[in-house]
Amino acid sequence: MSSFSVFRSLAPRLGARYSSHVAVRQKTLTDIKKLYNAKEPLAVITAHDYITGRIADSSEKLDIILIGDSLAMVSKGYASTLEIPFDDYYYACKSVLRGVNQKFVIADLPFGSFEASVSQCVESAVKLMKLGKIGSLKVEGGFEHGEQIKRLIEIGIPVTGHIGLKPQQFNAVGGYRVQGRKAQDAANIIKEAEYLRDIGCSMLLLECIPHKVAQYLTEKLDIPTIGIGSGPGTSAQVLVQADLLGMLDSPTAKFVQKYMDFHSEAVNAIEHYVEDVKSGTFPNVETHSYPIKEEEFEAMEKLLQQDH
Ligand SMILES: Nc1nc(=O)c2c([nH]1)NC[C@@H]1CN(c3ccc(C(=O)N[C@@H](CCC(=O)O)C(=O)O)cc3)CN21
Ligand SMILES: CC(C)C(=O)C(=O)O
Ligand SMILES: [Mg+2]
Repeated sequence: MSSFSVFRSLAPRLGARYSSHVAVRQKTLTDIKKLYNAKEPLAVITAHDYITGRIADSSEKLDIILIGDSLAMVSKGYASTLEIPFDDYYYACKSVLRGVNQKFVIADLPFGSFEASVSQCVESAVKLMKLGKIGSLKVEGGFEHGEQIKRLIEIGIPVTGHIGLKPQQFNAVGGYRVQGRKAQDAANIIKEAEYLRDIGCSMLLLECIPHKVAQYLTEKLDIPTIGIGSGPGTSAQVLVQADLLGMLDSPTAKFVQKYMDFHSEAVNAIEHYVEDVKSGTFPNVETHSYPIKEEEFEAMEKLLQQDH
């Protein structure tokens, strides 16, 4: 088969939501609730572009993909999640979703797209939901965004709450600090969690709160909790894909477990490639090049001679 026909035969399958061989159905909130009710620990990772979307969607065991606004820092290089324009985040979501066929997807509402009013929030939420494939929107906040969250739920958008450390509000709390270490702060987090559950949030993300507070909350609530930096007592765990794969050469937070050093491996592989180019061992005539028949080459030379 020529390489062109290989591409032609793969293209329809790569783009298809339903493979011709196995019927692939994207996971729904009902599927997630079933796993939660069966007390199955759930695993979540972020995806920030088409490549990381394909990687996450290809893991058989992964339960949920989060399109996190952390993509502002990880994939676009901004110093905080506050800086990314809505449209840039929106295009990144489109890229991720082109690569996702199977997993349940939660997407963040980015900073500046929902705080001003309920109507601003609905407008941003509707834009994202119109992309298809998103099963829940995550709103970073609790009491302060209650009206917005209630309206999204009323119009049929499942909302994931996000309390504890709220990176979109890092300026107000003096940086990326663990939240709820003092009795009053911990009690406020519990009250905020109960409020979000009461107004109808489907799930609740707990970021950087003490392990015992997260476990207490998870046992008290009847909705799944997704923890990051909040210990083993939550219903689900989430990590930023770039953190767990070691894709960046910057230090990570204490809660990160690195499962590979992608950055170093990638740089090593590139050094290897450059060495091969410089030593002339890549490309190889037999395996990496395309031949022309000797008679065609000779005919070409004759044609060129006639032109003179
Ligand atoms: N790559 C990446 N991973 C993330 O998990 C992440 C982002 N980016 N960007 C958005 C937010 C910011 N996050 C962060 C960033 C740093 C810490 C951190 O360094 N925490 C301190 C805790 C200090 C304390 O004791 O209060 C640490 O030492 O781990 C925590 C969460 C989580 N999110
Ligand atoms: C860190 C997780 C919880 C998140 O919200 C993100 O990736 O944006
Ligand atoms: Mg986020």
